[in-house]
Amino acid sequence: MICVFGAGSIGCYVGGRLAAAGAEVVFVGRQRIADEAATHGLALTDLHGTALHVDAPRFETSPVAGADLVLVTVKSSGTRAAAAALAPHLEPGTVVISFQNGLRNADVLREQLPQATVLPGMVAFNVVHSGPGRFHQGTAGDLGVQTHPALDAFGPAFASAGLTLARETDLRGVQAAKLLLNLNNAVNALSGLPLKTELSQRAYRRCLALAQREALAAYKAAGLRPTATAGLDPRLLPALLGLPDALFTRTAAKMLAMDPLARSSTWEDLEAGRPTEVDYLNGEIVSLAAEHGLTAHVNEHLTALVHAAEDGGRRDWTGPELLAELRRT
Ligand SMILES: NC(=O)C1=CN([C@@H]2O[C@H](COP(=O)(O)OP(=O)(O)OC[C@H]3O[C@@H](n4cnc5c(N)ncnc54)[C@H](OP(=O)(O)O)[C@@H]3O)[C@@H](O)[C@H]2O)C=CC1
Ligand SMILES: CC(C)(CO)C(=O)C(=O)O
Repeated sequence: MICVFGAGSIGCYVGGRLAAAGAEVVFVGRQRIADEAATHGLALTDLHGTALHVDAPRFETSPVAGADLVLVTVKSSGTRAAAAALAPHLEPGTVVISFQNGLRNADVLREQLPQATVLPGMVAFNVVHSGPGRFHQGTAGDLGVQTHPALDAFGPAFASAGLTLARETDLRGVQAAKLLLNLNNAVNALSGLPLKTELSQRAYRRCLALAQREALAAYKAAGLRPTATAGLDPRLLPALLGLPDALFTRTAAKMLAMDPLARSSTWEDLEAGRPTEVDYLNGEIVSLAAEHGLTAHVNEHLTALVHAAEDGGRRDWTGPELLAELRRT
Protein backbone atom coordinates (compact mmCIF):
# COMPACT_ATOMS: atom_id res chain seq x y z
CA MET A 1 0.00 0.00 0.00
CA ILE A 2 1.20 3.51 -0.80
CA CYS A 3 0.44 6.23 1.74
CA VAL A 4 0.40 9.87 0.68
CA PHE A 5 1.00 11.96 3.78
CA GLY A 6 -0.14 15.54 3.13
CA ALA A 7 -2.84 15.23 0.50
CA GLY A 8 -2.81 18.67 -1.10
CA SER A 9 -1.78 19.70 -4.62
CA ILE A 10 1.20 17.38 -5.09
CA GLY A 11 -0.11 14.56 -2.87
CA CYS A 12 -3.54 14.32 -4.49
CA TYR A 13 -2.09 14.62 -7.98
CA VAL A 14 0.77 12.10 -7.65
CA GLY A 15 -1.22 9.74 -5.41
CA GLY A 16 -4.27 10.17 -7.63
CA ARG A 17 -2.34 9.18 -10.75
CA LEU A 18 -0.97 6.12 -8.96
CA ALA A 19 -4.48 5.19 -7.79
CA ALA A 20 -5.95 5.78 -11.27
CA ALA A 21 -3.40 3.27 -12.60
CA GLY A 22 -4.52 0.64 -10.09
CA ALA A 23 -2.18 1.11 -7.12
CA GLU A 24 -3.61 0.82 -3.61
CA VAL A 25 -3.26 4.35 -2.25
CA VAL A 26 -4.31 5.81 1.12
CA PHE A 27 -4.42 9.61 1.23
CA VAL A 28 -3.80 11.27 4.60
CA GLY A 29 -4.88 14.89 4.72
CA ARG A 30 -7.18 17.46 6.19
CA GLN A 31 -10.91 17.00 6.59
CA ARG A 32 -11.64 19.76 4.04
CA ILE A 33 -9.80 17.84 1.31
CA ALA A 34 -11.34 14.54 2.48
CA ASP A 35 -14.77 16.16 2.03
CA GLU A 36 -13.90 17.32 -1.48
CA ALA A 37 -12.62 13.87 -2.39
CA ALA A 38 -15.72 12.19 -0.94
CA THR A 39 -18.06 14.46 -2.91
CA HIS A 40 -16.18 14.82 -6.19
CA GLY A 41 -13.53 12.09 -6.24
CA LEU A 42 -10.21 13.29 -7.68
CA ALA A 43 -10.10 14.82 -11.17
CA LEU A 44 -6.56 15.00 -12.50
CA THR A 45 -5.56 16.87 -15.62
CA ASP A 46 -2.30 17.96 -17.19
CA LEU A 47 -0.94 20.34 -19.79
CA HIS A 48 -0.62 17.49 -22.29
CA GLY A 49 -4.39 16.85 -22.23
CA THR A 50 -4.42 13.90 -19.82
CA ALA A 51 -7.71 13.70 -17.88
CA LEU A 52 -8.14 11.04 -15.20
CA HIS A 53 -10.68 10.45 -12.46
CA VAL A 54 -10.44 8.52 -9.20
CA ASP A 55 -14.02 7.89 -8.16
CA ALA A 56 -13.65 6.83 -4.53
CA PRO A 57 -10.16 7.58 -3.15
CA ARG A 58 -9.45 6.18 0.32
CA PHE A 59 -8.98 9.22 2.52
CA GLU A 60 -7.92 9.38 6.20
CA THR A 61 -7.13 12.30 8.49
CA SER A 62 -4.40 10.41 10.36
CA PRO A 63 -1.95 7.71 9.26
CA VAL A 64 -2.80 4.02 9.20
CA ALA A 65 -0.47 1.01 9.52
CA GLY A 66 0.59 -1.17 6.62
CA ALA A 67 2.26 1.22 4.17
CA ASP A 68 5.11 -0.14 2.05
CA LEU A 69 5.86 3.30 0.65
CA VAL A 70 5.08 6.73 2.11
CA LEU A 71 5.17 9.88 -0.01
CA VAL A 72 5.55 12.93 2.24
CA THR A 73 3.96 15.92 0.54
CA VAL A 74 3.31 18.38 3.35
CA LYS A 75 4.82 21.85 3.16
CA SER A 76 8.25 22.08 4.84
CA SER A 77 6.84 23.66 8.00
CA GLY A 78 4.76 20.50 8.50
CA THR A 79 7.58 17.96 8.14
CA ARG A 80 8.35 17.54 11.84
CA ALA A 81 4.68 17.00 12.70
CA ALA A 82 4.31 14.61 9.75
CA ALA A 83 7.21 12.50 11.03
CA ALA A 84 5.77 12.45 14.56
CA ALA A 85 2.39 11.31 13.23
CA LEU A 86 3.92 8.63 10.99
CA ALA A 87 6.46 7.23 13.48
CA PRO A 88 4.15 4.81 15.37
CA HIS A 89 2.78 3.37 12.11
CA LEU A 90 5.91 2.54 10.12
CA GLU A 91 7.37 -0.96 9.99
CA PRO A 92 11.17 -1.30 9.81
CA GLY A 93 12.32 -0.79 6.23
CA THR A 94 9.29 1.16 5.04
CA VAL A 95 10.41 3.45 2.23
CA VAL A 96 9.64 7.14 2.78
CA ILE A 97 10.18 9.64 -0.03
CA SER A 98 10.13 13.37 0.70
CA PHE A 99 8.53 14.95 -2.38
CA GLN A 100 9.06 18.45 -1.01
CA ASN A 101 10.93 21.58 -2.02
CA GLY A 102 13.82 22.89 0.04
CA LEU A 103 17.05 21.19 1.11
CA ARG A 104 16.51 19.71 4.56
CA ASN A 105 13.17 17.86 4.71
CA ALA A 106 14.59 14.37 4.22
CA ASP A 107 17.12 14.99 7.01
CA VAL A 108 14.29 16.00 9.36
CA LEU A 109 12.31 12.86 8.45
CA ARG A 110 15.37 10.60 8.79
CA GLU A 111 16.15 11.94 12.24
CA GLN A 112 12.63 11.18 13.48
CA LEU A 113 12.03 7.93 11.54
CA PRO A 114 15.16 5.83 12.14
CA GLN A 115 13.28 2.59 11.33
CA ALA A 116 12.46 3.78 7.79
CA THR A 117 14.48 4.10 4.58
CA VAL A 118 14.07 7.84 4.01
CA LEU A 119 14.98 9.14 0.56
CA PRO A 120 15.02 12.74 -0.64
CA GLY A 121 12.87 13.37 -3.70
CA MET A 122 12.02 16.22 -6.04
CA VAL A 123 8.93 17.20 -8.00
CA ALA A 124 9.90 19.18 -11.08
CA PHE A 125 6.37 20.07 -12.20
CA ASN A 126 3.74 22.42 -10.88
CA VAL A 127 0.29 21.38 -9.68
CA VAL A 128 -2.56 23.73 -8.80
CA HIS A 129 -5.65 22.79 -6.83
CA SER A 130 -7.98 24.19 -9.47
CA GLY A 131 -11.39 23.41 -7.94
CA PRO A 132 -13.07 20.98 -5.53
CA GLY A 133 -11.30 17.66 -6.02
CA ARG A 134 -9.53 19.03 -9.12
CA PHE A 135 -5.75 19.07 -9.52
CA HIS A 136 -3.99 20.35 -12.63
CA GLN A 137 -0.36 19.83 -13.65
CA GLY A 138 0.57 23.02 -15.47
CA THR A 139 4.27 22.54 -16.27
CA ALA A 140 6.24 19.60 -17.66
CA GLY A 141 8.76 17.62 -15.64
CA ASP A 142 9.50 14.39 -13.81
CA LEU A 143 9.78 13.10 -10.28
CA GLY A 144 13.30 12.57 -8.96
CA VAL A 145 14.47 10.43 -6.07
CA GLN A 146 17.80 9.44 -4.54
CA THR A 147 18.47 6.01 -5.99
CA HIS A 148 18.19 3.01 -3.65
CA PRO A 149 17.63 -0.73 -4.25
CA ALA A 150 14.42 -0.59 -2.20
CA LEU A 151 12.86 1.49 -4.98
CA ASP A 152 12.85 -1.47 -7.40
CA ALA A 153 9.54 -2.67 -5.95
CA PHE A 154 7.75 0.60 -6.74
CA GLY A 155 9.07 1.46 -10.20
CA PRO A 156 6.27 -0.40 -12.02
CA ALA A 157 3.51 1.48 -10.15
CA PHE A 158 4.98 4.85 -11.17
CA ALA A 159 5.57 3.67 -14.74
CA SER A 160 1.96 2.45 -15.06
CA ALA A 161 0.78 5.84 -13.80
CA GLY A 162 2.78 7.60 -16.52
CA LEU A 163 5.01 9.21 -13.89
CA THR A 164 8.74 9.11 -14.57
CA LEU A 165 10.55 8.43 -11.30
CA ALA A 166 14.10 9.40 -12.19
CA ARG A 167 16.58 7.66 -9.88
CA GLU A 168 19.42 10.08 -9.18
CA THR A 169 22.86 9.45 -7.73
CA ASP A 170 23.08 13.00 -6.31
CA LEU A 171 19.61 14.12 -5.34
CA ARG A 172 21.06 16.82 -3.10
CA GLY A 173 22.55 18.45 -6.19
CA VAL A 174 19.18 18.09 -7.93
CA GLN A 175 17.46 19.75 -4.95
CA ALA A 176 19.99 22.58 -4.99
CA ALA A 177 19.26 23.13 -8.70
CA LYS A 178 15.51 23.02 -8.02
CA LEU A 179 15.88 25.55 -5.21
CA LEU A 180 17.47 27.97 -7.68
CA LEU A 181 14.18 27.81 -9.62
CA ASN A 182 12.06 27.93 -6.47
CA LEU A 183 13.65 31.28 -5.60
CA ASN A 184 11.22 32.47 -8.25
CA ASN A 185 8.26 31.38 -6.11
CA ALA A 186 8.56 34.60 -4.10
CA VAL A 187 8.91 36.78 -7.22
CA ASN A 188 5.95 35.01 -8.80
CA ALA A 189 3.76 35.36 -5.72
CA LEU A 190 4.66 39.06 -5.34
CA SER A 191 3.87 39.69 -9.02
CA GLY A 192 0.40 38.16 -8.73
CA LEU A 193 0.86 36.87 -12.29
CA PRO A 194 0.82 33.40 -13.89
CA LEU A 195 4.35 31.96 -14.12
CA LYS A 196 4.55 32.28 -17.89
CA THR A 197 3.54 35.97 -17.92
CA GLU A 198 5.91 36.74 -15.07
CA LEU A 199 8.91 34.89 -16.52
CA SER A 200 8.31 36.52 -19.90
CA GLN A 201 9.20 39.90 -18.37
CA ARG A 202 12.88 40.75 -18.04
CA ALA A 203 12.54 42.87 -14.90
CA TYR A 204 11.05 39.94 -12.93
CA ARG A 205 13.73 37.63 -14.34
CA ARG A 206 16.38 40.09 -13.16
CA CYS A 207 14.90 39.90 -9.65
CA LEU A 208 15.24 36.12 -9.82
CA ALA A 209 18.79 36.40 -11.18
CA LEU A 210 19.79 38.58 -8.19
CA ALA A 211 18.41 35.96 -5.80
CA GLN A 212 20.13 33.13 -7.70
CA ARG A 213 23.52 34.87 -7.64
CA GLU A 214 23.36 34.94 -3.85
CA ALA A 215 22.34 31.27 -3.81
CA LEU A 216 25.20 30.26 -6.10
CA ALA A 217 27.70 32.06 -3.85
CA ALA A 218 26.26 30.30 -0.77
CA TYR A 219 26.34 26.91 -2.55
CA LYS A 220 29.97 27.46 -3.53
CA ALA A 221 30.91 28.29 0.05
CA ALA A 222 29.00 25.22 1.27
CA GLY A 223 30.56 22.90 -1.34
CA LEU A 224 27.10 22.19 -2.77
CA ARG A 225 27.08 21.58 -6.52
CA PRO A 226 23.70 22.12 -8.19
CA THR A 227 23.09 19.55 -10.93
CA ALA A 228 22.75 20.59 -14.55
CA THR A 229 19.11 20.75 -15.66
CA ALA A 230 18.24 20.06 -19.30
CA GLY A 231 21.95 20.19 -20.08
CA LEU A 232 22.33 23.73 -18.69
CA ASP A 233 25.02 24.53 -16.12
CA PRO A 234 23.00 26.21 -13.32
CA ARG A 235 25.76 28.78 -12.87
CA LEU A 236 24.74 30.22 -16.25
CA LEU A 237 21.12 30.74 -15.20
CA PRO A 238 21.40 34.33 -13.93
CA ALA A 239 23.00 35.48 -17.18
CA LEU A 240 20.37 33.65 -19.22
CA LEU A 241 17.56 35.26 -17.22
CA GLY A 242 19.03 38.69 -17.85
CA LEU A 243 18.69 38.42 -21.64
CA PRO A 244 16.25 40.79 -23.36
CA ASP A 245 12.74 39.32 -23.70
CA ALA A 246 12.89 38.39 -27.41
CA LEU A 247 16.26 36.65 -27.01
CA PHE A 248 15.22 34.90 -23.79
CA THR A 249 12.02 33.61 -25.39
CA ARG A 250 14.05 32.02 -28.17
CA THR A 251 17.01 30.79 -26.09
CA ALA A 252 15.07 29.48 -23.10
CA ALA A 253 11.91 28.26 -24.82
CA LYS A 254 11.88 25.21 -22.50
CA MET A 255 11.56 27.40 -19.39
CA LEU A 256 8.44 28.99 -20.84
CA ALA A 257 6.90 25.76 -22.16
CA MET A 258 4.07 25.68 -19.65
CA ASP A 259 0.35 26.11 -19.30
CA PRO A 260 -0.40 29.88 -19.46
CA LEU A 261 -2.30 29.65 -16.15
CA ALA A 262 0.36 27.77 -14.11
CA ARG A 263 1.24 29.48 -10.82
CA SER A 264 3.81 28.83 -8.09
CA SER A 265 2.87 26.97 -4.91
CA THR A 266 3.76 30.15 -2.97
CA TRP A 267 1.13 32.09 -4.97
CA GLU A 268 -1.33 29.29 -4.20
CA ASP A 269 -0.57 29.57 -0.46
CA LEU A 270 -1.10 33.35 -0.45
CA GLU A 271 -4.29 32.97 -2.45
CA ALA A 272 -5.61 30.44 0.09
CA GLY A 273 -4.57 32.65 3.04
CA ARG A 274 -2.05 30.05 4.28
CA PRO A 275 1.47 30.72 5.57
CA THR A 276 3.97 30.17 2.77
CA GLU A 277 7.11 28.05 2.57
CA VAL A 278 9.34 31.08 1.92
CA ASP A 279 11.49 30.52 5.03
CA TYR A 280 12.55 27.16 3.52
CA LEU A 281 13.21 28.57 0.03
CA ASN A 282 14.64 32.12 -0.07
CA GLY A 283 15.05 31.83 3.71
CA GLU A 284 17.20 28.72 3.23
CA ILE A 285 19.63 30.76 1.14
CA VAL A 286 19.80 33.40 3.87
CA SER A 287 20.63 30.68 6.46
CA LEU A 288 23.10 28.87 4.21
CA ALA A 289 24.88 32.14 3.39
CA ALA A 290 25.04 33.08 7.09
CA GLU A 291 26.44 29.63 7.99
CA HIS A 292 29.37 30.44 5.69
CA GLY A 293 29.95 34.05 6.67
CA LEU A 294 28.09 35.50 3.68
CA THR A 295 25.01 37.69 3.34
CA ALA A 296 21.99 37.23 1.09
CA HIS A 297 20.17 40.55 1.30
CA VAL A 298 18.01 40.03 -1.79
CA ASN A 299 16.67 36.72 -0.51
CA GLU A 300 16.24 38.25 2.93
CA HIS A 301 14.19 41.07 1.41
CA LEU A 302 12.10 38.73 -0.75
CA THR A 303 11.39 36.65 2.36
CA ALA A 304 10.26 39.76 4.24
CA LEU A 305 8.05 40.91 1.34
CA VAL A 306 6.35 37.50 1.15
CA HIS A 307 5.77 37.54 4.91
CA ALA A 308 4.27 41.03 4.50
CA ALA A 309 2.03 39.64 1.74
CA GLU A 310 0.92 36.84 4.11
CA ASP A 311 -0.27 39.65 6.41
CA GLY A 312 -2.19 41.39 3.62
CA GLY A 313 0.70 43.35 2.07
CA ARG A 314 1.27 43.98 -1.64
CA ARG A 315 0.96 41.18 -4.18
CA ASP A 316 0.86 43.32 -7.31
CA TRP A 317 4.47 44.43 -7.74
CA THR A 318 5.39 45.29 -11.31
CA GLY A 319 8.75 43.96 -12.46
CA PRO A 320 10.49 47.38 -12.45
CA GLU A 321 9.07 48.20 -9.01
CA LEU A 322 10.26 44.92 -7.49
CA LEU A 323 13.66 45.20 -9.13
CA ALA A 324 14.14 48.75 -7.81
CA GLU A 325 13.04 47.59 -4.35
CA LEU A 326 15.52 44.69 -4.34
CA ARG A 327 18.35 46.84 -5.68
CA ARG A 328 17.89 49.18 -2.70
CA THR A 329 18.86 46.31 -0.36
N1 LIG B 1 2.35 22.73 -5.68
C1 LIG B 1 3.36 22.61 -6.53
O1 LIG B 1 3.21 22.90 -7.70
C2 LIG B 1 4.69 22.09 -6.10
C3 LIG B 1 4.97 21.86 -4.77
N2 LIG B 1 6.18 21.31 -4.44
C4 LIG B 1 6.48 21.04 -3.04
O2 LIG B 1 5.70 19.95 -2.62
C5 LIG B 1 5.38 20.06 -1.23
C6 LIG B 1 3.87 20.03 -1.09
O3 LIG B 1 3.33 21.18 -1.73
P1 LIG B 1 1.79 21.33 -2.06
O4 LIG B 1 1.23 20.06 -2.51
O5 LIG B 1 1.69 22.52 -2.94
O6 LIG B 1 1.24 21.69 -0.62
P2 LIG B 1 -0.29 21.74 -0.13
O7 LIG B 1 -0.33 22.75 0.96
O8 LIG B 1 -1.19 21.90 -1.30
O9 LIG B 1 -0.53 20.27 0.44
C7 LIG B 1 -0.12 19.82 1.70
C8 LIG B 1 -1.36 19.35 2.43
O10 LIG B 1 -0.97 18.61 3.57
C9 LIG B 1 -1.80 18.99 4.65
N3 LIG B 1 -1.14 18.67 5.91
C10 LIG B 1 -0.10 19.29 6.50
N4 LIG B 1 0.22 18.68 7.65
C11 LIG B 1 -0.66 17.66 7.81
C12 LIG B 1 -0.85 16.68 8.82
N5 LIG B 1 -0.07 16.64 9.90
N6 LIG B 1 -1.84 15.79 8.67
C13 LIG B 1 -2.64 15.82 7.58
N7 LIG B 1 -2.51 16.73 6.58
C14 LIG B 1 -1.53 17.64 6.70
C15 LIG B 1 -1.96 20.48 4.43
O11 LIG B 1 -3.03 21.01 5.20
P3 LIG B 1 -2.85 22.49 5.87
O12 LIG B 1 -2.66 23.44 4.75
O13 LIG B 1 -4.15 22.64 6.61
O14 LIG B 1 -1.65 22.39 6.77
C16 LIG B 1 -2.22 20.51 2.93
O15 LIG B 1 -3.58 20.26 2.64
C17 LIG B 1 6.00 21.39 -0.78
O16 LIG B 1 7.26 21.18 -0.22
C18 LIG B 1 6.14 22.17 -2.09
O17 LIG B 1 7.16 23.13 -2.08
C19 LIG B 1 7.09 20.93 -5.37
C20 LIG B 1 6.85 21.13 -6.69
C21 LIG B 1 5.67 21.79 -7.16
C1 LIG C 1 7.25 23.70 -10.14
C2 LIG C 1 7.57 24.98 -9.42
C3 LIG C 1 9.00 25.37 -9.73
C4 LIG C 1 6.67 26.03 -9.97
O1 LIG C 1 6.93 27.27 -9.46
C5 LIG C 1 7.43 24.72 -7.95
O2 LIG C 1 8.21 23.96 -7.44
C6 LIG C 1 6.45 25.37 -7.05
O3 LIG C 1 5.47 25.97 -7.50
O4 LIG C 1 6.67 25.25 -5.82
